[in-house]
Amino acid sequence: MEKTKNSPVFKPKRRDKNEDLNEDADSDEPQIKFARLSDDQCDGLQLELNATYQQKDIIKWLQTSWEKQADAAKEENTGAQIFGEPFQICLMPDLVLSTETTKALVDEMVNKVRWSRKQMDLYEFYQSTDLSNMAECHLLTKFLQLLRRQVRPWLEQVTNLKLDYVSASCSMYTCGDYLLVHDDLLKDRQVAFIYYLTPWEGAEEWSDEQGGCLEIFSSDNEGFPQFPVQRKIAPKNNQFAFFKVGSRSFHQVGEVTTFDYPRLTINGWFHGATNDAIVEDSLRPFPRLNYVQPDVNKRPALGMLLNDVYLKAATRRSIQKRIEDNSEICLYEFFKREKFELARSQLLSDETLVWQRQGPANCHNYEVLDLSTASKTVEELLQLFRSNSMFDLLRDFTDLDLYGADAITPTCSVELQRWSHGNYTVLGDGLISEENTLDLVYYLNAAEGAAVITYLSPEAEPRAEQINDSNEQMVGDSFNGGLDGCGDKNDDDSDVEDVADEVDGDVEDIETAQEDSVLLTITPVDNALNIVYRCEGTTKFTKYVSRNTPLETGPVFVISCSYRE
Ligand SMILES: O=C(O)CCC(=O)C(=O)O
Ligand SMILES: [Fe+2]
Repeated sequence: MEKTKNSPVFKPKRRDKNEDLNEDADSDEPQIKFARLSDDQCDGLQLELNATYQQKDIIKWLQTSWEKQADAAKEENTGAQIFGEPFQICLMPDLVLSTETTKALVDEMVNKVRWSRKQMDLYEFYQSTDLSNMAECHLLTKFLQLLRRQVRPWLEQVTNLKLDYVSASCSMYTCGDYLLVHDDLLKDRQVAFIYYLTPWEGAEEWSDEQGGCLEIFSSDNEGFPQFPVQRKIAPKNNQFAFFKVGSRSFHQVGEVTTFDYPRLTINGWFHGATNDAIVEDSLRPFPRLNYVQPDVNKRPALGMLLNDVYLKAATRRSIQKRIEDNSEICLYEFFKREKFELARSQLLSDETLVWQRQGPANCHNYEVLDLSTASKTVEELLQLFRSNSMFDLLRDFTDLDLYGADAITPTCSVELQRWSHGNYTVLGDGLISEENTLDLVYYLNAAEGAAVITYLSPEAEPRAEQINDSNEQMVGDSFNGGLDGCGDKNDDDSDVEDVADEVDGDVEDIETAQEDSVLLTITPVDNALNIVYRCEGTTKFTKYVSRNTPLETGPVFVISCSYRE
């Protein structure tokens, strides 16, 4: 991760226990100048809901506008805004009166909070444990009290919902971090909230270039979120946002694109009645791949396309052995070089090829070629993957009944994908195999870190449990033990001093449960054919392509095929 000169904070990293904390003092590396407040100073700070929000007429206005679900309404005294579409959202600027408090909260987050890296198909960011589990963070604990004692009853009045309790944690998104489309719908969550902390001079309200907006999606008739984003809410210091959780409350955190500041929030949910009924109702199966029979009319000559080595019987035997033992293989230089080069240059320059963005937004976001527009070498390669010749070759490679007398109903799906910044697939987007499947993945114009595919074992914890439930699960968890000894560093530190050039809060390892379930990661290599035999229940996703991934030679193309006996 690159750092820029002005970055006050950048990605926290593990610090070796013996590392000299002042090592970088003389370097030109960025320094964050947050006064470290003592516990006494924190104890003196008041954390009260801005009194204007407590005025009867303001509450009345908010109640009425919330209930009306009007398209957009603004309250002039406070600047509060309410949107009814695509679901009910309210923005409250200046939640607390003193901006000093927001600086002190950030100070505590930077210096005391122990961060855990959250990394999965749907997100990459840092998260703290639940605020109720952070006695050493006095101000954050006070913030939790504010949520419990003042905000919860106030929200009940405004929304007319019964809210029983609140769960909250801190989140930090550094450059390249994101949280993809989800609805927050889980168990008894009624209202989601986010409190934004960006108390940096000149960057109190973020612009589009800095990224990190809360992005709101509308949904189609079937209840799937659809592109483009309907509304963007930029991080703004001391602003509190809340929305009603429902089966269509689709939102995401856009990738943070600034190296200068982290995106810091306190966020969570107010809980009440259980959502069981709407959860049931909102279970829509993700779109599935379309399988077709082999094209018996075409029998392209493999000798014209493939690298000669893959036509030899001895090579085929060793490929079969390797797949039998390992369930996967990567065949480098699969096509003849000149075929590969022709296909790549056509993909990069042929304007007659028509690309279509594939949604829904909560499943995937990449472009696929409209196969009817394929021509020349691109068409030749695509035809090959659907042809009897390919089914025949794959039978030789794998001993699967894909061809010949024992093949009953062999089928395949073939897709040519185009991958650029911001593209992704998430788990469960119709890619959980219902039966054993042979996947082929072939890259053109490959770039490091773009269109990387991860396979996960059937035992992997369901994604929803990992993501949506993370805060609740972490309450009382022992994972907050911190890195040996490092966690005590700030506790007795009452001096006001400059903070070192990185976040001092501890960073936990990436949760190992996620890592353990990874079966295979496919690294993009030009003209390499990856073959993966996956069992029923195995699932996969193609990782979000962050804007930090260099795509200097243009987008990455992937021919992605699946075959079944
Ligand atoms: O930080 C935000 O703006 C939204 C966060 C969010 O959607 C979540 O944590 O579920
Ligand atoms: Fe959310």
